[in-house]
Formats: sequence, C-alpha cells, structure tokens
Amino acid sequence: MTKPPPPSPALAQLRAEIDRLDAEMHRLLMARGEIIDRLVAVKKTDESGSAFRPAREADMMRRLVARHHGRLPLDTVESIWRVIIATFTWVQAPYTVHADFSAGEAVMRDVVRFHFGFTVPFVPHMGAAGAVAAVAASKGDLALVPAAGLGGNGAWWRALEAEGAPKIIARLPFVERADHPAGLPTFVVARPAPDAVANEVRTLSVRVAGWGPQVAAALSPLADTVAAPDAALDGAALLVSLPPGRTEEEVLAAMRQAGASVRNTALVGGHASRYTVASEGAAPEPAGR
Ligand SMILES: C=C(O[C@@H]1C=C(C(=O)O)C=C[C@H]1O)C(=O)O
Repeated sequence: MTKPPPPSPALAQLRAEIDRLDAEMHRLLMARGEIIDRLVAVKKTDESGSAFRPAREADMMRRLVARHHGRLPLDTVESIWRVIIATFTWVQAPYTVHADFSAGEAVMRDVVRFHFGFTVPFVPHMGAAGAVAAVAASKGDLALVPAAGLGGNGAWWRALEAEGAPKIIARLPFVERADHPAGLPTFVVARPAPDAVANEVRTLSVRVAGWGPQVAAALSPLADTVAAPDAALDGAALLVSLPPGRTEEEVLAAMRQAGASVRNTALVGGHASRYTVASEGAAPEPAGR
C-alpha cells in the first residue's frame, strides 16, 4: 500500500489553525458551564424548579442574528446556540419537553430538536391537553403546542385560565423567517417562575357569543387569534395575542361593534414580541406584532 503524500505546508498550517480554534471554542464552552453553579445560586433555581427565562433567550437570539455575518448559514448558528442555551438551562434544573404532535410528528420533532437539542428529554403527546396536563403536574417542564388552531385540540388554552395553572411563556421560533428550518409557530407553556414572565405580547383567553365571519374580520387587523367552537351554537373560545401597544379594551370593543358579546376574558400568558428577518442572512427587521 502506498502512503498518501503529506499535506502541503499551507494545508497543514490551515488545519493547525482550525484545531487551535476548535480547542478554544471547546474551552469557552466549558468555561460557560462553570458559570452554571453560580447562576443556580443567584437565580434560586432550587426553589422555583425552573431555570428557563424566555425573554432573556429571545433577546440573546436577536442579538446573535443581528451580529451574525460571514459564511456560516444563519440556520446553523441559530441551531448551535439554541442547543447551547437549552442544554445549559437543563443543566441548571432538569426539565422535560412535552410536545403536542397533533400538527404532525415530523414538524414538531424538528421544532423540539432544533430548539432543545438531543440532551433535553422529550415526551410526545397526541394533543395539547395531555402536554399541558403533564406540565401542570410537573415543577419545571415545558409543553410545546402549535400556535395555529387545530380542530382536534379544541380550546386547550382554557386550561391555563386558573390562577396557578401553567401559562404561555414563549413563542417559537424566536427569530422568524420564511425559510426557517423548524419554523412551525409554537407556543411554549410552563408554570413560570415569577421573574420568567415575558409580556410584550399578551395572550388572552376570550369566550364570546355571536362569533362569525364579521367578528373575525374585525379582529384580524388588531390581533392574531385562534378560534375554537364553544358550547353554545354560535359561541367561540378564542386565544387572542395582543401585540405591543394594543389594549384588551380596544380588541373587545371591536368585537362588540361587529356583533359579538364577550362573556369572559382571562390572561393566559405572554411572550416576547415577534421578530422577523427577511430571509437567510438578511439584515434583521422587527415584525409589526
Ligand atoms: C443562563 C440563564 O438561564 C437560562 C440559560 C441561558 C443560557 O444558557 O444562556 C439563558 C437563559 C435561561 O433560559 C440565565 O437566566 O441567564
């Protein structure tokens, strides 16, 4: 057997440079890990049981995207940081992700793995209700529920209405774009630590009578809404996402004017405002809501 020729000096030098950078990146990741013990003490994670701080994570992801340039695709840099952040959060306080597969197994599995990696355990559920119930029975677990209305799921958010019930605390992906590799709009539900509530966008559970196309049309320019049929014939249970600056009163007034009567409302959580970049590598531009 003939031996392969030795690499040229130029190639050997470039490989040595890559090895040096790899060792440095690994050293920095290990140094990041050493901060965790101090972080647990400062955040009193033992008491709340949850280390997840979605507003901080949304902010970190925005800054990452804003400063990113060069050869490495945005999808790659985003997924690397998601795995770093989610895994370090898990190292602070172990948690399980309960994923609602009712929008399809493949898309939701991508959402879970992209945002939480392979170390954080995940449990599939056929429906939002089971995922939310698992979170209610846990200390620091998360549920991932598709943000679009899915017939079979009904008004799953009504289980978040009671005081002490889990709440919506984030919306994924943190950085939206048309070609996002794990872009299924997804709500994250958890029993939030008191300092983990993000509320730039507030999510309201609203029950109305007299729901119909006119009311839906009046609502659509004001807020994103998921609707499910409610007990009464023309009743609906709504999950209304109020964008920054939009008040509950405005939205309810618009619905009433269009002919609905509002039966009750309850705040069921909130999340960081949505952030959209045009497409891979483009300069970030904040979304309208
Ligand atoms: C580190 C923290 O805890 C979690 C882990 C983070 C990380 O590893 O970067 C960021 C936000 C939190 O969800 C923090 O609160 O700063």
